[in-house]
Amino acid sequence: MTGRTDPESTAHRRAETGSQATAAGRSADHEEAADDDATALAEPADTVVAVEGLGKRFGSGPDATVAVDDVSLSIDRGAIVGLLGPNGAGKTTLVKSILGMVLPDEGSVHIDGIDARERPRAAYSRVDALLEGARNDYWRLTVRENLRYFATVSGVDPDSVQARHDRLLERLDLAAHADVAVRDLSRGMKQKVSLASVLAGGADVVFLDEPTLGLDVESARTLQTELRRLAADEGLTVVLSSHNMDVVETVCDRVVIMSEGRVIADDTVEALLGGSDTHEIHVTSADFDDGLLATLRERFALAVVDRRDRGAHVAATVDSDGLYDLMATLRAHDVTLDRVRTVEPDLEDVFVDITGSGERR
Ligand SMILES: Nc1ncnc2c1ncn2[C@@H]1O[C@H](COP(=O)(O)OP(=O)(O)OP(=O)(O)O)[C@@H](O)[C@H]1O
Repeated sequence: MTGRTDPESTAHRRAETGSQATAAGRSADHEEAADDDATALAEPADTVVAVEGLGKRFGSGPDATVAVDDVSLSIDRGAIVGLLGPNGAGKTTLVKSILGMVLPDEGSVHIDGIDARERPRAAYSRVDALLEGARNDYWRLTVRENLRYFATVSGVDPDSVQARHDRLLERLDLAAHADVAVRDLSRGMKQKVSLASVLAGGADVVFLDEPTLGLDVESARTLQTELRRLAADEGLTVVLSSHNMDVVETVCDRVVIMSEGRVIADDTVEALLGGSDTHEIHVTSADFDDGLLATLRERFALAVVDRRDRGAHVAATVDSDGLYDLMATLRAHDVTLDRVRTVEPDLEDVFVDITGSGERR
């Protein structure tokens, strides 16, 4: 693993601007020596991020806020993990605690088997992050100069990663703008430059908060494809949080859902979707009349009631028992079904189900 040239100043500079954060720690000389040993001894492991019993409280006494409560996670190399939770669930605090930007009250973080508290320089040498959807690329520098700069501050000779930069510029549709100053680019382009900068130094693990914010549909898709490619081909490990459930559902292998500081679900996207007991059912019938619609409204959560010349179109969100009840009710009223359609639950339905939240994140 390659050490960063000046991790402390980089971490502070980025953290101060609330933008990209390069996680790094203290830079005592003795630690450097210890790090070299640790780096030499570190075995490539399948688990790249291991979090054990992490806890973080803000304030004290009865007014204290428990932001992260006994969280344990283990993330494999090459995985793309989505981190979801309602506002205030503790996602940012968890990520910042993992990155060493917030000091947890309890628990441990190991990156590549290296204790991040004991040997931050070694642990974070190949970790990078884009936090709070913000950016702090150097607007006077060109796109390519930014990539070279961020490669350098992450301890990588920019000439040695020239091919990676070319590929990133190509894949993120930035090649035509490689020699343009960042300040002259559109907002979406700047976001892509920020992401490219995070990936420019050859990080093995990246934490991305709202990476597709401000991107048009095509750019967001390009980014998702590139993240999947980097994970599959280069073993990049990604922890991604986003309000955009489609992005998470499309790009992530696994989703961790937090609520009130705790992990309340941690599973593959397929398992979460398969485990959902939410069904959205659409029924159209000429037999729906005011009396029957009133009965249905009383008994079921009707999302849509669309009266037609004859009858109505009705949509309800129900669990399995509710689905059975609904069909039994329609049968009891001799309703002839002109059209029935069920819509498979998506990640957003699962999220609302699990968190009991109307909020989308
Ligand atoms: N520096 C701080 N001082 C005091 N309380 C804090 C601080 N940072 C976070 N909190 C509190 O900790 C809890 C978790 O906040 P956190 O920002 O980690 O949640 P989040 O899931 O990232 O939320 P969001 O989706 O809104 O960004 C919240 O109740 C928040 O108010």
